[in-house]
Amino acid sequence: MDAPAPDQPVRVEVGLGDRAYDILIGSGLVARAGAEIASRMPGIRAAIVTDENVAATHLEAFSASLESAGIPATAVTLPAGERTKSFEHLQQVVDAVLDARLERRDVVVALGGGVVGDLTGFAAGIVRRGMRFVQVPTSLLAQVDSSVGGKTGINTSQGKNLVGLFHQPGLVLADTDVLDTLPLREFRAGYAEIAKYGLIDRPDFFSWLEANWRDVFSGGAARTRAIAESCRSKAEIVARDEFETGDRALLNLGHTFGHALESAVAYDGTRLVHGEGVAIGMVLAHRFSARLNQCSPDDARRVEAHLKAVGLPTSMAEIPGALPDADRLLAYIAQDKKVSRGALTFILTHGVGQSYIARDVPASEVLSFLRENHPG
Ligand SMILES: O=C(O)C(=O)C[C@@H](O)[C@H](O)[C@H](O)COP(=O)(O)O
Repeated sequence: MDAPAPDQPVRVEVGLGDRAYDILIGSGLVARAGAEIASRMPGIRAAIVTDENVAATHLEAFSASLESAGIPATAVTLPAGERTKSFEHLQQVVDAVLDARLERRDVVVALGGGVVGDLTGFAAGIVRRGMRFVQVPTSLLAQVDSSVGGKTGINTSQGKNLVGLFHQPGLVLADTDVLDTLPLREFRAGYAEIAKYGLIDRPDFFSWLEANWRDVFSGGAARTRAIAESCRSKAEIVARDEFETGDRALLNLGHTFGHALESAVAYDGTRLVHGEGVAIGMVLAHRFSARLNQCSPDDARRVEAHLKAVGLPTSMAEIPGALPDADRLLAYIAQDKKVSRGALTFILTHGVGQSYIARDVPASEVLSFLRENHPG
C-alpha cells in the first residue's frame, strides 16, 4: 500500500497480473470518479446501476462527474435490499445494458452497497460474455469486502449467492465521505467484515480494533486506516487464490452459519442484514471451535464481547421472529459452496487471528451445536 499525500487517496493494488486493479480509498472520490475512470478507460460509455436509497443521495453527483469527464452514461435504479439479488433484477440490469447498446469494452458501474455490487458484477460478467466493470461502493461493507475480489452473484430460495461467477472489476473507488450518511445499523454490519480480517489472521489488528473501534465509528484517520487495512488483507488473499481453490475460503469466516441464517429469514433485511449474519456466524464459528476443543472458550468469549460492544447481534436469539429448526438450518448449510462431495467445510479457529479451513466436519456435530444454540 502506498503512503498517501494528505489529500490523496490511499491506493491498494489487487495484484492479478494483467487484470491487476487499484482500490482507491479516500475523500471526494464520487466527485472525481469520472476523471479516475476516464484516465484508465478512455473513450468508454457507461451504465450506472444503483438502488433507490443511493440514487437519492449520490446519483446526481456521480452522473455529473462522469459527464464532466466526457463519459456518456445511462442509469438503472433498483429497489434497495438483499431481495434485489434475484434473477428478476439481473434481467432488468441486463436489459438496460443491452438497450443502451453498450459494447464489451464499455463499462458497467456499480454505485451502491454489496447487493448492487454483486448483482451488477454478475450482469457485467455475462453480458457480451464479459464487459468491463467498476465498483463504487457506498456502504462500509462493500468498501471493505464485497467490492474487492470479483465474487459476483445472486441469491435463490435454496441459498445465498448460489448463482454467479468470478468477474474482477477494473477499478474500485471507495469514497469515505459517503459513509457519513450511512445508517448506524449498516455501518455496524460493515464493521463485522472489518473485524473478520483481524479474526482470520491479524490478531494485532483485532486488538487495535478493540482499542480503537469508537474512532473507526466516528470517522477520520482511524476509519480510513481500518478500511485500507481490510482492503489490503483481502487483496493479498485474492491475489494468491483468486478462484477459492484454497486459502480464499478463509474470507468465509462466519459466513457458513451467517448465510444459512440469511436464507432462513428469506433475505428479509428488516430481520437480519448480511453483516449481522456474519457477526452471529463468527461468534458461532468461535464457539463451535471451542466445543470441538480447537480454541479456548476465552477466545470465543472475547470475540463475542467485542462484537456485542459495538452493538452487533451475537446470537440467533437476537434475530426477530421465529427461525426454522436446527435441521432446516443444517439443510441450508449443506448448500454452501464450500461443500465438497457432500462433506461440510467450515472456517474454524485455534484462537483470535488463527483461523483455518476445516474440511469434513461431521454433520452430526454441527446439528448438535445448532440445537444447543437455537433459541426455539
Ligand atoms: O470474497 C470472498 O471470498 C468472501 O468469501 C468474502 C465474503 O465476505 C463475501 O460475503 C462473499 O460474497 C461470500 O462468498 P460466498 O462464496 O460464500 O458466497
